[in-house]
Amino acid sequence: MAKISARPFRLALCQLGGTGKIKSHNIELARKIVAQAASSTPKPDLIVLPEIWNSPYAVTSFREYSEKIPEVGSTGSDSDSEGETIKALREMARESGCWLIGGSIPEIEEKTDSIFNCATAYDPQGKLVAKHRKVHLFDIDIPGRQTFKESDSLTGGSTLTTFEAPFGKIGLGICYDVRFPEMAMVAARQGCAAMIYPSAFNTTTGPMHWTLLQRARAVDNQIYVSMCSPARNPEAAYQAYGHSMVVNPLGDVLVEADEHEAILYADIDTELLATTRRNLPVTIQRRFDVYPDVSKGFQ
Ligand SMILES: O=C(O)CCC(=O)C(=O)O
Repeated sequence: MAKISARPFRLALCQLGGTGKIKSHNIELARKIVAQAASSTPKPDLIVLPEIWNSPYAVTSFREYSEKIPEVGSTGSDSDSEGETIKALREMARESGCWLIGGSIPEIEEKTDSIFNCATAYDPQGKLVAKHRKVHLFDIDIPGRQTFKESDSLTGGSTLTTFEAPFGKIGLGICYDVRFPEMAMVAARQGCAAMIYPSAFNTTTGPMHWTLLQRARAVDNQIYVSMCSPARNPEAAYQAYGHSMVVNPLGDVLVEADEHEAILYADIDTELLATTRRNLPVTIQRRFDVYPDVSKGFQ
């Protein structure tokens, strides 16, 4: 189990509203909310945008709105290797002077002609520091309530993602990824202080599980967990749940939005990571010598 080395930091979640079919308009809205988040006092260290905000959240839109995203480490000098949203996100990070998790956008990988739901993160100089392709695609069918099949147009990613910032190591997932506890467990054991998921739950599964899943991932792993949603748009075909949230390692909800546009701030007390682990030492009491390899022999 890697030791967590982190210092206190301030997180800002942008529950972006008002987006629609015009990509350039969506980008301008994101620019405004990120600038607003950055202008608060105290200034946040890390700003977060939600899942698929530059495009409607619809399997029929992902290809049309998709963009190329370069490899991690890119500073944007090869401008042909990236689309307008990525360029804008770099500028938002630079102008804000903050670290930025730029939510997710549809990514096209030209050599395989595949589309991914991809989250990116930037340092305050606009360098791409992480790229997470949603691993678990959101394919569900709750008759009469919620049907969605991301795999109709998306390909799942095949790697886990973390990045190092001066305030600590951060794990990155996207929305449905939160339902798979292994991902957060691996991030925690690699020393992440927080697991952050740009997300867009809906009005059926949101009330069922949104809060429970974040509290569960936080308590299981004794880390901070946060999901950042878009605001609900009554005119959209997909009704996002909203309720962006930050949960601490004890499982307490620190902040929660309603369904409207909002910026939420949370002060991440990294001392609480150590105190929680000292008082409830489950991280060092695990019995890996007893558990079977759950990937084998079970349905
Ligand atoms: O897991 C859920 O209930 C919702 C997931 C979702 O909306 C997504 O992955 O985009």
